[in-house]
Amino acid sequence: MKRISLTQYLIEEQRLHNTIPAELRLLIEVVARACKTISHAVGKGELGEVMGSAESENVQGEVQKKLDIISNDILLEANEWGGHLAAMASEEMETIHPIPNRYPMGEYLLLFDPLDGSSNIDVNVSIGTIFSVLKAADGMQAPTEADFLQPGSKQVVAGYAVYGPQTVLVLTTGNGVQCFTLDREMGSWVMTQKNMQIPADTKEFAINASNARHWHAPVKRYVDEMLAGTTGPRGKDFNMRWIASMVADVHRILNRGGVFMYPADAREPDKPGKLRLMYEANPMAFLVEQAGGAATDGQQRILDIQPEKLHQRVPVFLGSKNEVELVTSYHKTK
Ligand SMILES: O=P(O)(O)OC[C@H]1O[C@](O)(COP(=O)(O)O)[C@@H](O)[C@@H]1O
Ligand SMILES: [Mg+2]
Ligand SMILES: [Mg+2]
Repeated sequence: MKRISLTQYLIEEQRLHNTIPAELRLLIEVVARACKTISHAVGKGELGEVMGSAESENVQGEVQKKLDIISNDILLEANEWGGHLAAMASEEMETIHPIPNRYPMGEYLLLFDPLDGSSNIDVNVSIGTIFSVLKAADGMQAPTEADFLQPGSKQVVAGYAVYGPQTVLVLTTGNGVQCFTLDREMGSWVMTQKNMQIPADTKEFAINASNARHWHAPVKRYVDEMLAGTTGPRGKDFNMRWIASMVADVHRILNRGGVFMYPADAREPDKPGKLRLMYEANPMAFLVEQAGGAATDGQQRILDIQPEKLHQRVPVFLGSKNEVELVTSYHKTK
């Protein structure tokens, strides 16, 4: 199969769909180049002295790993020159990061989780980067946090990189989901999967089962029925996976189906789960829906949620459409 590069794909998409103007293509290529740099840093491991904790906390109250900060800096420096970006927001930064001295103001907003799956960094398990692009409001003056608070349905681009046995970049610009594999010799992103599709049914689920005693009734019912397998109402056996790297779990689901859950639970009643809406749930929901899957917070489409805060958390149920619809229906059954 003749393989094309990321750049060739983006230019072709613009020709066919007029959805990727040159400034957006440039932005995507800058982020993709930053992911290559992050992949290189991750790959050094102990040899690069990038492992372990940074002895600092982020706005989420989480202890930061050195690679969380290194990855965040790589994305900031790569995009600082501005191009057509008005501002950035990151899991690792409390406030937004306006691009200085920009006139005219850039027309895009970039959000990212610079390193997802941080608990796996020191044990050599796949981790990644998640990113999302929104359009800035026309005629926007100095960008504020409020400019970022758009529902996920407004995203123009979403993607993630997985730093695993291969380094892959998975991307949607609204016309399906494509996967690019990093050719380390040439340093280029080469398309290896086109129009990825999630099967509507599955036999595989992903949840952190150590929290089972804290789950609310709909999740408990849904998981118990799967654990009952052929002896229960589902009439089939299920398999379980939990990598504790959302990017790796979602990449598996995009490749072979499955349902991923990070629900709210009774541990902290006013904390709606662990994952963040703006730079984890929204980009993953855009990708999953573009691949024929579904993504809800248990009540509604994640992409329909009107954000109120930049770092707000949200329960996540995503993956094979029929399974997400079933577990969501259990949340509506009184
Ligand atoms: O450790 P837990 O509670 O199983 O949570 C794992 C989840 O937390 C995350 O690591 C959160 O992301 P960060 O690592 O970017 O904070 C997800 O990637 C993963 O799905
Ligand atoms: Mg994350
Ligand atoms: Mg992170």
